[in-house]
Amino acid sequence: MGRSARKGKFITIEGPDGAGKTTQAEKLVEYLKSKGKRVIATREPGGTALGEQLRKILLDPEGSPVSSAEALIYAACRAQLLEKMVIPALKEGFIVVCDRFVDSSLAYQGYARGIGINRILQLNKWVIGPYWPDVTILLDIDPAESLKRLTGGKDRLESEALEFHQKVREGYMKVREMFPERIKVIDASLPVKEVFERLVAELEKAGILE
Ligand SMILES: Nc1ncnc2c1ncn2[C@@H]1O[C@H](COP(=O)(O)OP(=O)(O)O)[C@@H](O)[C@H]1O
Ligand SMILES: Cc1cn([C@H]2C[C@H](O)[C@@H](COP(=O)(O)OP(=O)(O)O)O2)c(=O)[nH]c1=O
Repeated sequence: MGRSARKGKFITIEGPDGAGKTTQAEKLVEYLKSKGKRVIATREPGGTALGEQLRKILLDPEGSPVSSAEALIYAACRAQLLEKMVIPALKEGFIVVCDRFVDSSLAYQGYARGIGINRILQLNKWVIGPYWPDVTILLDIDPAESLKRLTGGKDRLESEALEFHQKVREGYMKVREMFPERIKVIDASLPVKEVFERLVAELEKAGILE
């Protein structure tokens, strides 16, 4: 089932930690439901029983998989999520909203961790096959600002230096240049309501809300 044969739509939301992905994903799900759409919300890493186990390993401050192992674990989460949840939902005609997906691997492992965007892309092409998102919303914000939003417990990734998060942002911009049709950038420093209005406008333009 390629993109044209899909009955549903696949929307992913990306951006650095604290950009507002979870906030916007929740608002989008509510909005779509209020329009009578059938929606499934999920997230990466996680979203399946195996994915949630792997998430614990990945975000454990004590654990430290080497970069290539980390990339493979994220890819394993993705394979499981696609097969168990995303593909069946798309076949049934659901809109799937996923908080993070392949572009996180391209920006974090590919660019910020230095494995190379193209190497991570190769791995993920094999995992994803024809099930690339129809549209991806990239919430762009200076990490100095987004990290300030995060309070409470710090996991291993969130306590990384600001420099790392600046690289993640650069990585996302490079990935955006590679997929200009699919990835829509929104200024995530704006208030929640304005970010959401722009998000809906982008989805309308992309024909997702018809
Ligand atoms: N546009 C915004 N402006 C200010 N604060 C925001 C905005 N969007 C989200 N927040 C707040 O920032 C924090 C992180 O938001 P969250 O949606 O969890 O981000 P992410 O999922 O990208 O890490 C939360 O406390 C949330 O209420
Ligand atoms: C999906 C994915 C996430 N990650 C990282 C990004 C985040 O720091 C972390 C997920 O943590 P999470 O708490 O979901 O993110 P956020 O802080 O944005 O709400 O995993 C990768 O490095 N590669 C990936 O492929």
